[in-house]
Amino acid sequence: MSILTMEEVGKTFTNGEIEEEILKGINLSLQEGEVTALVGASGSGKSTLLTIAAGLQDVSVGQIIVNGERLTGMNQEQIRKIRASQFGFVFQFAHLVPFLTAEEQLLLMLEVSESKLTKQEQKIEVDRMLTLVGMSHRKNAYPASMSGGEKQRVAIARAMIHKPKILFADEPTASLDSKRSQDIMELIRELTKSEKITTLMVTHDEEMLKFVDRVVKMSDGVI
Ligand SMILES: Nc1ncnc2c1ncn2[C@@H]1O[C@H](COP(=O)(O)OP(=O)(O)OP(=O)(O)O)[C@@H](O)[C@H]1O
Repeated sequence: MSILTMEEVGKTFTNGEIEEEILKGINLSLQEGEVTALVGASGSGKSTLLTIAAGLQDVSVGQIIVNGERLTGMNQEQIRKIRASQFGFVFQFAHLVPFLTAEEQLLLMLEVSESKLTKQEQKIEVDRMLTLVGMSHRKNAYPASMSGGEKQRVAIARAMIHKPKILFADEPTASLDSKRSQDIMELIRELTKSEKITTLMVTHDEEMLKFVDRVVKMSDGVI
């Protein structure tokens, strides 16, 4: 089943007098429970495609359909709600809040996504998620005392705590060494399957492609 569909999507940026077509005629359908990797040369449009699919930027032309709803055409508030309830985000760096423990990072995310769970249920869900990413023993730790890999595990748990339909990951392993990168990719793959989500990730690292179901290659703004 397709969770996200891009139909004839194009994106044009205007730099002074010059119009540049960064994405052209993009047709892409993401299937439930699959990890899709976007690869391609620097400047080929990978991050632009990811941010447009996630409703962080508008399309210039074309349509995006998320879970049967047309994202293109919604107002900013409607898009914000979809992002908060249905999307999770992981970036190259974990971007944890420095003064919150691992547990508090996840509780804050539940608050932001307007979770309907009681406080007690929230704590149980946070424990479950921290256990899944192998960080339950570090739930009271602050980011300053975590390794890069540990921070990224917490960032992944935070991106998934509200049970998003889609995880968007922009170079999630780029700040990590080879062993930690493999661990993080295994984790993303396992969670995609066990939590029944759909993952779209950008990567430059060919080593990571063995963990994905599908590779989509971009070149000069086309797939
Ligand atoms: N807001 C913007 N305004 C103007 N040009 C932009 C903007 N965002 C991206 N671009 C241009 O679009 C092109 C594609 O950028 P994008 O970041 O999507 O590529 P990428 O494939 O993710 O590259 P990298 O692998 O280096 O991160 C680049 O030429 C970039 O300069």
